[in-house]
Amino acid sequence: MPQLTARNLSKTFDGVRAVDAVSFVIPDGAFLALLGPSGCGKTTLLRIIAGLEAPDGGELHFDDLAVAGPHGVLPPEARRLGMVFQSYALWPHMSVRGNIEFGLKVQKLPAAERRRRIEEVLEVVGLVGHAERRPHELSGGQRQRVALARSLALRPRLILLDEPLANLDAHLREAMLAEFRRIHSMTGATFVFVTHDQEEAMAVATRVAVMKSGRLEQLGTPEDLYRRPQTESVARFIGRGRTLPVEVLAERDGLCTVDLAGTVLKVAGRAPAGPGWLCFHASDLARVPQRGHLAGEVVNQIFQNGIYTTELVPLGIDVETLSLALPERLAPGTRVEVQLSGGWVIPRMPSATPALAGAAAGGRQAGANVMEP
Ligand SMILES: Nc1ncnc2c1ncn2[C@@H]1O[C@H](COP(=O)(O)OP(=O)(O)OP(=O)(O)O)[C@@H](O)[C@H]1O
Repeated sequence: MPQLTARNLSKTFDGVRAVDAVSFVIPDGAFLALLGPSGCGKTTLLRIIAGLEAPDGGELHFDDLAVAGPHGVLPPEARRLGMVFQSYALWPHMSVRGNIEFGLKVQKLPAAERRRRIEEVLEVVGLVGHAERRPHELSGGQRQRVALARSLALRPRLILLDEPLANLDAHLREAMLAEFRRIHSMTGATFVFVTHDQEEAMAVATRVAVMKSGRLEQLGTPEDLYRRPQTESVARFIGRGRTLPVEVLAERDGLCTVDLAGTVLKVAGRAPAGPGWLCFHASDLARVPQRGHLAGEVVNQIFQNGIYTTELVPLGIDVETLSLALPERLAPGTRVEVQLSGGWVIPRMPSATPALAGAAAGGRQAGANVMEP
């Protein structure tokens, strides 16, 4: 199973930089999610990996093999990969067995080997006993499993999945995510999965590449993205994160001393003295009786899973609402003192002043699960 190495991959369509100088190294056997909003370049990057699109610049290697670069582009059929799309693309007139067998016949595998592989992949995707059914006799999730089985039967070293769960309802999506994880660990193949849903990416992938406007914003484990975002947009995109402007007073050994609207506190992070963003999630905030790191007024509460998800307007800071979990219902306007128990500090680029950040934030839906383009 290959390690994928990209160096400065770029692709432009009619002046639009769909993929812009993307570099990464993905360890073999990884489950990589390409994550980002519509139009950020995920599909184009996947198509470059597949060999369906030639980059204008840069290089792509599967282990030591150059599959795209200045010396040319290897066609998809020479890359030993499997692709699974949201549309399944199954032959409607063929049984599950026939659909899986089709590619094996094209490869001219003997009948006994074809039978062996079909039984093997039906077992892997949990469809033993469904081999003689036609696609219309299967649920959406089962059809997607057939599509995956058809790819796996060819023993590819790389499986590319383009929004494979987009056509399934929320319940089935969750079940299929667990299935994909199980199948990935059984096969050991490298999986690359395109999605715009960060919860899906975080739940299933071992590595997540967050893209924005053709560029790779951050590549890391789900934990890295959640706990150690490198940009403000990643901090806000992942896990309904929030950011507050702070002044970094000093940084030592990964611990920053910051001024948050007049309160000095120490927070993990790496940022030089100067403007910074304090990045955090609702789980980093707790109500205290008095003298918290910040105070806010309750604007709204939603009762969810036994707790009150509470929106607060912070006092003395010109930013959008914050969210925290409380055990009790409070009247709108109640003043709440809040302590910060976690978080992560990153540098703030000079163009994003606190006032501007607040103004921009005012136009967003608080906690929206989207990344601004
Ligand atoms: N064949 C093409 N011709 C012209 N422009 C294209 C082509 N393919 C993609 N683009 C443009 O490149 C940019 C990136 O598109 P891409 O499909 O890679 O994004 P995406 O992140 O996969 O979006 P989505 O989630 O909506 O599928 C977009 O601006 C898109 O309009």
